[in-house]
Amino acid sequence: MAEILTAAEMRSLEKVAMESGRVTGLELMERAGQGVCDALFAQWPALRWGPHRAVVLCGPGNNGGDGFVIARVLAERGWLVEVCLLGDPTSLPRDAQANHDRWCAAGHAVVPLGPGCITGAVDLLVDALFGTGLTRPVTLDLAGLMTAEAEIGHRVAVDIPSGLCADSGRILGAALAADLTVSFQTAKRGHYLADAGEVCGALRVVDIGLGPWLDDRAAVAPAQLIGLPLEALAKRRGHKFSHGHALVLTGGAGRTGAARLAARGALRVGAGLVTLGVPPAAQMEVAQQITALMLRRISDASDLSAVLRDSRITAVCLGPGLGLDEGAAEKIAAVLASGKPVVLDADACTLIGQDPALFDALHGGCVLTPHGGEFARLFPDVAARLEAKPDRGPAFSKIDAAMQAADRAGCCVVFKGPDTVVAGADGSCRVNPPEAATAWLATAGSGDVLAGFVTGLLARGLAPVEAAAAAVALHAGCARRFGPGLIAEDLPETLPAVFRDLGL
Ligand SMILES: NC(=O)C1=CN([C@@H]2O[C@H](COP(=O)(O)OP(=O)(O)OC[C@H]3O[C@@H](n4cnc5c(N)ncnc54)[C@H](OP(=O)(O)O)[C@@H]3O)[C@@H](O)[C@H]2O)[C@@H](O)CC1
Ligand SMILES: [K+]
Repeated sequence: MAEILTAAEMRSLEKVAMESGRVTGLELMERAGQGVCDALFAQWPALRWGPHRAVVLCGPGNNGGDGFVIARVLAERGWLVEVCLLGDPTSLPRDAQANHDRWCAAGHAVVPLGPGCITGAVDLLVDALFGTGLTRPVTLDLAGLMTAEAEIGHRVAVDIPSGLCADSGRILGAALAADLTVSFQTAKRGHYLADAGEVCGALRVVDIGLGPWLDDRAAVAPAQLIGLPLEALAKRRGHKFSHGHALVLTGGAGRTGAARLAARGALRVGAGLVTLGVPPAAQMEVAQQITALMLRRISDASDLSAVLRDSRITAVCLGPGLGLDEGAAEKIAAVLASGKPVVLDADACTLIGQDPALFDALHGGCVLTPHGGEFARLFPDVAARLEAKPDRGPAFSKIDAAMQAADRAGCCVVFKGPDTVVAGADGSCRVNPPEAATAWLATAGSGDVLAGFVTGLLARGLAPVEAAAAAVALHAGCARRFGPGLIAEDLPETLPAVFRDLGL
């Protein structure tokens, strides 16, 4: 798994490295600037050959300093490079100042950044205005920097597109969109959240030699990109009961499809047995639809409590199509009282949001899987903070929101969306990077299958955060594997191919 850092974590990493005396800020800046050039030549090999024209926009901090290094490297290759600087050159921080002075000492000019400073045919626009030091919304007229005649070939953002908050991925005021973003040492949280997909373009991360300090556990960030626990996913020998038994509760007649999807997902992800718990009125409907799944009549909460006394049932799923009546709330209370690992999805999230007693009954074996609307019902104040327009950076992020939610609920929270975040009550956090290929997951029933995947993995004995993170990754993997036209039913059916691709 790869760490994704906040701006503050990156700063402290840099500080520890510099304090070791083994590297200077100027050396890091040189590696950063050189790394951007290497990355852009790898991305656009045509730029490697022959002189081209570049405009480098430098800001008032060290991001601007990287810009001066890039300008120098390109000029040394014979490029025609124009540098536009925002602010007063004498106020630049020390290392940026040094690179500014070096640029000027080589006889190059620096023009003030302002309206119309980018004009004509520009092969490469380098955005080195703001990086991890963005402290407030951008009020600069970014679009106005270009004249109507300006034609930009390629746009590269240094570290992060200017105006995008490195912690939250939210645009503060305005942002300069890039075709390629080159970041340093590790990606930042903001590259994967909220508005990032609209402005980052392709993302490359270059090594600037901070690895030894990143490995120092004290410097490691709690947020990581989701990876797959292949060892845990492989099925070991044993009979069906050694792979767990999941119980998925359906809603009433006419509302059983969602739970059936979840149950199919739980079975495909490897639970040994999956039983659908069905109210009597829906029994016929469900019986006509299932084969490998088992069916158990469960009329009410006391029936459910009796079923849950069976120690072979190792995980429960409730929520998909469950309904919002009193009986549904009683079933949630019964499952929570059993202490069994449980996925609480859809209607269960809504009911728990309405009832403080249910919320208080959540425990470490629970996984809440809210989408944005359900999250707002469960954690209204946290959601309101996330919704509010940010007036300073770093802004409150979806990761912050999910971590606060998990801490308050005392259980794992899967905050769904294109940038799904899985947070644990232990303060750990994992993010699933949004991808164009997974946009097809925005389809009815897709969340039910995800709930089923989590349930199946819980039933198999994975810990809640592991189960949730693996399920999210497999869900995305199915969408990627199936491609356009995906509907929810395809997800469980594509899982075997995804497993095969993983070498299971
Ligand atoms: N960490 C590392 O390991 C390495 C870091 N490196 C590089 O350093 C970058 C971070 O540098 P940084 O900290 O100097 O911040 P940066 O983004 O240049 O901006 C700060 C300046 O912008 C200003 N400002 C802020 N918002 C504004 C707004 N809306 N509108 C106008 N002004 C605004 C802000 O003003 P202030 O808030 O101080 O008033 C301050 O003057 C990082 O992204 C990477 O590229 C690499 O060189 C090597 C290794
Ligand atoms: K930038």
